[in-house]
Amino acid sequence: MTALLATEGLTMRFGGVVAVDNVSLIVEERELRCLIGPNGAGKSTFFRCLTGQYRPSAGRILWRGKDTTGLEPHAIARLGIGIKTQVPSLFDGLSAIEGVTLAVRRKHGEREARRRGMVALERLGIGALAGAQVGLLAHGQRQLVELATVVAPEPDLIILDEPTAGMSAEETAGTAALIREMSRDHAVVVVEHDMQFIRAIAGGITVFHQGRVLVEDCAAKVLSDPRVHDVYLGRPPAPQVVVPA
Ligand SMILES: Nc1ncnc2c1ncn2[C@@H]1O[C@H](COP(=O)(O)OP(=O)(O)OP(=O)(O)O)[C@@H](O)[C@H]1O
Repeated sequence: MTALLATEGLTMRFGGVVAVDNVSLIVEERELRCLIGPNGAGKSTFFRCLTGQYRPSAGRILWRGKDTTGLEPHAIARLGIGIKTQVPSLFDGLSAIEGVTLAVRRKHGEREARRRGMVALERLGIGALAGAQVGLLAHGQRQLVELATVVAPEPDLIILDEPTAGMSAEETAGTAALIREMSRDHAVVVVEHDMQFIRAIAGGITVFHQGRVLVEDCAAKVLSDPRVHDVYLGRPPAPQVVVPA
C-alpha cells in the first residue's frame, strides 16, 4: 500500500554542513511518530523540508506516492497537511474562536467555519475559552488554541514542532493525551525534546543523530536502546523505563 508520506534519501546541506543526510522515512495513515535526537541532530531541518520552508538539496518527498518535493508551504497545507511551528501564528487581538475560524474559512463559509472551529476548541478541552482574547491567554492555553487551528481543517497529517515547549508538566501531560486522541483520526508527526512527553505519547520513535536515522522502533524499544542513551541522553539506560500501554 502507498504510504501517506515518505521521504527518499532526503538530504539538506548548508555549505559544507550536511544537516539531513540521506533520510528515508515512511509515515502511514493514522500513525503517531515522534522525531527525537540530540541538539544539532537535524530534526528541525528535516521538519522544515517536510513543511516546505526548505527545499532539500537532494532526495524526494512523496505524498500518497506523488512527488511533492520543493512545494511551497501554502501548497503543502492544501495537500491536507496541518503544520504547527514554534512561531505563534494567531493574532493577539482576535478571540480564540475568531482565530480558529480564520484557519477553516478558506475551505468553508463563515458559519460552517465557525462551527468547525468550535468543534476543534471543544475537542482540545478549551471550548470555554472561545470568546477569550488570544493575546491575554496563558502560554499553555495559547498553544492549545494554536493546536485547534491545525486540527480544525481536519488534515490527514499533522506535523508539530515541539508542541509542549514552555508548557507546565500538567499541560504537557494533557497535550500528550490530546495528541494520542488526535492520532485516532489523523497521522501525527511530532518533533519533541521532552522525554516525559515522548514516554506519555508512546508512539513510534525515529531517532536522529548527525543528520541520519540512528534507530526507528516503538517507544519501549527505543527508550531502552543503549545507542539512544549514548547519543541522546549521554548516560546508560535507567534500570526501568515505564511506557504506558
Ligand atoms: N540555516 C542553517 N545554516 C547553516 N547550518 C545550519 C542551518 N540550520 C541548521 N544548521 C546546522 O545543521 C545541523 C542540524 O541542525 P538542526 O537545527 O536541524 O538540528 P536539531 O536536531 O533541530 O537541533 P535542536 O534540537 O538544537 O533544534 C546543525 O549542525 C546546525 O548547526
